Amino acid sequence: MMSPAASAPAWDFDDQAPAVEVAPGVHWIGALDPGLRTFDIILRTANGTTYNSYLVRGEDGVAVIDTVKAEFAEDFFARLESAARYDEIRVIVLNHLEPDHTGALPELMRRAPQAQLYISKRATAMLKALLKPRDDRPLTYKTVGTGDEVSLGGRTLRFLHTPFLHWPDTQCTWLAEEGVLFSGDVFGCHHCDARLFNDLCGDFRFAFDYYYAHIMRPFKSYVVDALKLIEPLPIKLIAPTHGPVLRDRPRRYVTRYRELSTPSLAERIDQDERSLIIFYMSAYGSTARMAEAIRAGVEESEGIRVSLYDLEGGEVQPFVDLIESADAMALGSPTINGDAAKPIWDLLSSLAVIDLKGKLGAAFGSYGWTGEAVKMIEDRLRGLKLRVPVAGLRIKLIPTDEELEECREFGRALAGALVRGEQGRVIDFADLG
Ligand SMILES: Cc1cc2nc3c(=O)[nH]c(=O)nc-3n(C[C@H](O)[C@H](O)[C@H](O)COP(=O)(O)O)c2cc1C
Repeated sequence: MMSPAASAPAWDFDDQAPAVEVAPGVHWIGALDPGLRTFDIILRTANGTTYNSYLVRGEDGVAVIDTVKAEFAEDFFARLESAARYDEIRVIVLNHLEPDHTGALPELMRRAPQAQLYISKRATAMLKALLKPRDDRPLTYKTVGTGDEVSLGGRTLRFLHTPFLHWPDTQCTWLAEEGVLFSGDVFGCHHCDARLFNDLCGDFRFAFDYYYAHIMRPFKSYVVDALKLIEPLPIKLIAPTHGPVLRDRPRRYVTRYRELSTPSLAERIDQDERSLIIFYMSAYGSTARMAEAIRAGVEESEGIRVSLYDLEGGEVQPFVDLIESADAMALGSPTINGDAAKPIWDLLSSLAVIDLKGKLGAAFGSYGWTGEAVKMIEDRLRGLKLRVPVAGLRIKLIPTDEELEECREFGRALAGALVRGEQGRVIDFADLG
């Protein structure tokens, strides 16, 4: 078996090189994609990425855990063939069904028709959508959850139900005899280095944290649930689907996930206090006056910390962390050419990386004649699954004293909803299948 040389440059790798043994009887049979510069449209991949697939050999047969992106199927099959025959494959485990790990699946199923697929229960509908079974081409698979296992003879694969990391159907697979956790995208990162192992790959901490921030962060509460299953395991090696294989001190990556998904001390101290953020744009000062009056209304309630930010001319990115730790946000915009102001949309389109579950939202703004902005913002807030407990407030041109009192009342109503602990609609991911 090839053992990657510590001195080899990251890109100097024979695409047809054989499988790499990562633990006794466990081989990496994945593919390298060093030239990739953008992943899933949203992520920068300055170091490219890898699609890691693994082969586990037992006395009674072989398991393949995840496959690779379709374009890399040739490399994958070449490596697989260097470590096993197709007729030895009894088990194919899919830790989640994202195309970068299932691209080579249909061809693998064709070459190893006797192999049984193991997927999580939530993956059922997706598998059918992916493979489009027909009456003359039925699909057989086994759904598994935490505690279920499959033996390969002297080797046991145990499944851990870890949904939403980062797809609804995600599971992890534990090879007890070798202490290997096949973690799917959990603990993965986009970092391509042919030396494969974390102790040989140089510093990829940025890639690791960046991956977490964009892929796992929206699902922090699910990360915490998964860690409850993962932390007690006597892990010797973590085998993720992207980036380095984590054989050197694997537990520190588990600890890093714990750190990244745990509220800071400051956030915990503030837990008994609710916080509301008001963001606004204003060309002529009317929406700004509304924002200030709303703040005054909120401040009449005790136990709410309220802050006000003018979005003009600034970057919105720094506000994302702030919103993550807030309980509510109110967005104010004048109507400009039938729309809300661009920074409001920039802010709203930056929030996909955080969990907005349970937060309240509200919209307000001044307008001249049609005043579409407020309704558009409200719709977007609802689309992001925030609850909008108080109807949006529009004021025509410059607010009068009576109208400013309406704004204060709007602030009081919002504060009331917060104090009463009215939670936003909880996202029901169950209906995703
Ligand atoms: C360039 C421009 C386009 C506008 N387009 C609209 C519009 O499409 N519909 C509307 O109701 N008001 C429109 N207005 C009017 C503003 O919404 C109105 O002046 C509002 O009071 C401005 O609030 P502000 O003082 O917070 O900037 C427009 C104003 C400007 C300057």
